[in-house]
Amino acid sequence: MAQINPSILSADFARLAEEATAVEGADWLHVDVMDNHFVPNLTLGVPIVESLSRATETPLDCHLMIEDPDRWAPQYVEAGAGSVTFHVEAAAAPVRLAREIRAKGARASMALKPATPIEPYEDLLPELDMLLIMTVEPGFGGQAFLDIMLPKIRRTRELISKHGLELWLQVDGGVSESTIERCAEAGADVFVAGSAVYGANDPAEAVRALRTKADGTIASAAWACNH
Ligand SMILES: O=C(CO)[C@H](O)[C@H](O)COP(=O)(O)O
Ligand SMILES: [Fe+2]
Repeated sequence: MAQINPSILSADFARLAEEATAVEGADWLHVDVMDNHFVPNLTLGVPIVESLSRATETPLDCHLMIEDPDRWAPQYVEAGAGSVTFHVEAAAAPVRLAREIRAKGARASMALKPATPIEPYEDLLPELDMLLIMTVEPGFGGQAFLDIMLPKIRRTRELISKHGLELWLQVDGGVSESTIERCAEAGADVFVAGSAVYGANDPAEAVRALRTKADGTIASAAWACNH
């Protein structure tokens, strides 16, 4: 079954609590944390995550696009995030960090930028609850989906199956009604969508439409049938 995670990067930051409840049917609320160092953009930090976790029943999926996640990621768990994603390109000790996130009670997730291959990290997969494959260069919402990431999604799904893992495979960037089926067919089961949800007239309806397309594709996808 697909999970649809709207990204509040495309929401109105002055009305975050309202925007969070506008997508009540969503599985998780995706929160993009950017520090203007790891990526050339600046968004929000621990205090806003703390407030948001009190303002919505939907669990928070925090995507940290920051330097030194080894220092900061545990604070996002304490702030109420149910899932914390760090970038492997920024982490000094990804295994220790994943274990610390899990020990503090959240799901541990690791992200790969488009130019980062999955193969060197095969042995780390059992340490993770989710792997995030970026389908745009991180930093901004509203960018075009990178089709060249589809083979990496496919190879990652093969590794997950090979090791018999329950790991979720998330895609983030340019996911819309016109690209979600390609991602699902390749092996993704968790879908982040910013502009496709918050840019729609009815965000909750946009979530339902994305879910219908992803579920339909997963139901007949070879990777899910063999699962
Ligand atoms: O991590 C991100 C950007 O770095 C965002 O989650 C992502 O871009 C969502 O926005 P959109 O669906 O509009 O591409
Ligand atoms: Fe994100």
